[in-house]
Amino acid sequence: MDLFSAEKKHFNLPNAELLYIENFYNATNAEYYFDILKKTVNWQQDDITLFGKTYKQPRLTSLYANNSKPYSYSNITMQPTIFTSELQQIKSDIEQEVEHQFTSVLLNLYRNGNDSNGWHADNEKALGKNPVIASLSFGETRPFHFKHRHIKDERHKINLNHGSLLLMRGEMQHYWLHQIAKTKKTIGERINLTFRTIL
Ligand SMILES: O=C(O)CCC(=O)C(=O)O
Ligand SMILES: [Fe+2]
Repeated sequence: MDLFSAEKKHFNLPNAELLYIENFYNATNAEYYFDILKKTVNWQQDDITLFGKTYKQPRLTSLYANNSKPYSYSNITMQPTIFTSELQQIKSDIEQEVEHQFTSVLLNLYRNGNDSNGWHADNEKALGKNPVIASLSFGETRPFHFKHRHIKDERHKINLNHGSLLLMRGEMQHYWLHQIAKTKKTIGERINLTFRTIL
């Protein structure tokens, strides 16, 4: 490992390639990005329909891309905004690290412990067969839970710290589900960015 690169943790899991880089951005840069994204992103709260009932999504979201293709998941269709210069900078930092090009970023703002993201996989057709998904976190640390669809004992969590990068690759979206659970603890805001390639 070279002296200047952050520590990389590879997880040895069936049907998934998972890499966690705790200090992808140092505290100063992470602080800078948290503040600017909080202020400048076009945050919105969509409605989701589950079993015929409509709810407000339990977090704010936004989509940015280098194209104008809409992106749909969980009955929501989002229209992208063109990348801001900060998002473009973050995208190219990540692309250099993971050697993969992304077209889009879906951003999540979890306002407090009551905001969440239920069990799901990022397996929309538009993401292709084995999508590469790069997930960057700023602000409050929240645990990322993930479980195998068929192997009962394969259930884990990683605390996603301020400035960290989590990379999901391989067959992960076919075999695993992930979530950000609600918590009763009094906690602050967290911003998460998931970079994706939308075909
Ligand atoms: O907030 C996170 O860390 C996860 C976000 C996520 O799973 C998603 O947006 O698909
Ligand atoms: Fe996800």
